[in-house]
Amino acid sequence: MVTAALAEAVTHPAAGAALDIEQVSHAFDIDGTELPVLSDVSISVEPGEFVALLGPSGCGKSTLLRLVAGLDKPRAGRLREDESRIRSPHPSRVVVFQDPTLFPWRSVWDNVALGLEAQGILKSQRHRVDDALDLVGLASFRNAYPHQLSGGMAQRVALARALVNDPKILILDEPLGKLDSLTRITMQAELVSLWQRKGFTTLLVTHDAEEALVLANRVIVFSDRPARVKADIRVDRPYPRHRGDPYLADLRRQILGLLGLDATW
Ligand SMILES: Nc1ncnc2c1ncn2[C@@H]1O[C@H](COP(=O)(O)OP(=O)(O)OP(=O)(O)O)[C@@H](O)[C@H]1O
Repeated sequence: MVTAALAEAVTHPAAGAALDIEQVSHAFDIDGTELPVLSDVSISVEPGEFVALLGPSGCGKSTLLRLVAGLDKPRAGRLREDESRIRSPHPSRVVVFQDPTLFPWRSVWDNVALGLEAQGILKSQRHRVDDALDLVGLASFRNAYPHQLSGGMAQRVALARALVNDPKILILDEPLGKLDSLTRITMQAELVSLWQRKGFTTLLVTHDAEEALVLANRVIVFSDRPARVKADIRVDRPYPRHRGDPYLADLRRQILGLLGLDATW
């Protein structure tokens, strides 16, 4: 029998956590067959932490982000933001996906305004659209249309569309995955700078161990599906990080080892 004290210890969120993922398991039903995707995942994220999630392809990372966003409900366990149960999407938790998914018939400004429009507060809060565009360095492109933007610029617009909500938790699902390597490095630096200025809690799914180590102050490595937390690694290095830093190179080797890969450089 579970005592009241033990039940409390198991179910009570970590004090002061911005996000608590508690014993979450999830599965999908595919043609009557159960596909387990997440297995007993517990992660407590402090306010302002930048947490990178790494794991084998298909292990369940995006599924976990969808649960945090409130887009799906877990089969078991709980998710809490600031101690309140996550049951549905909320502007305080916004997702940026790999594909910027801009509306081609709307200008940059109008695309960014979408979040405020959906909440019915655009009229009184128009300055927030300009602020968000300023933050991502696209103020001068406010009247441009998506087809006039490079891939990096389109992704900046997607980021501005998320930031206009002034989120407490920014959820990034491989947002730089489709960019060329130079744009990607530039945007990694911009992301760190944005995060440092705005202080939002960040969850980033990436396939790139180096990206995780340049950006995050914590890296969580998942197992194969169903994803379990295999390692929770603190990256104790100031920003900006240096890609040649031997400390980061050593962590990268450890992470790739956990993923079953041999780091040859
Ligand atoms: N809506 C869904 N219905 C059925 N199965 C799904 C659904 N969404 C995801 N899956 C399955 O769940 C598993 C985990 O998918 P998920 O996208 O979370 O993995 P991932 O770790 O983000 O993958 P990747 O790194 O390749 O993007 C996959 O096998 C996928 O096919």
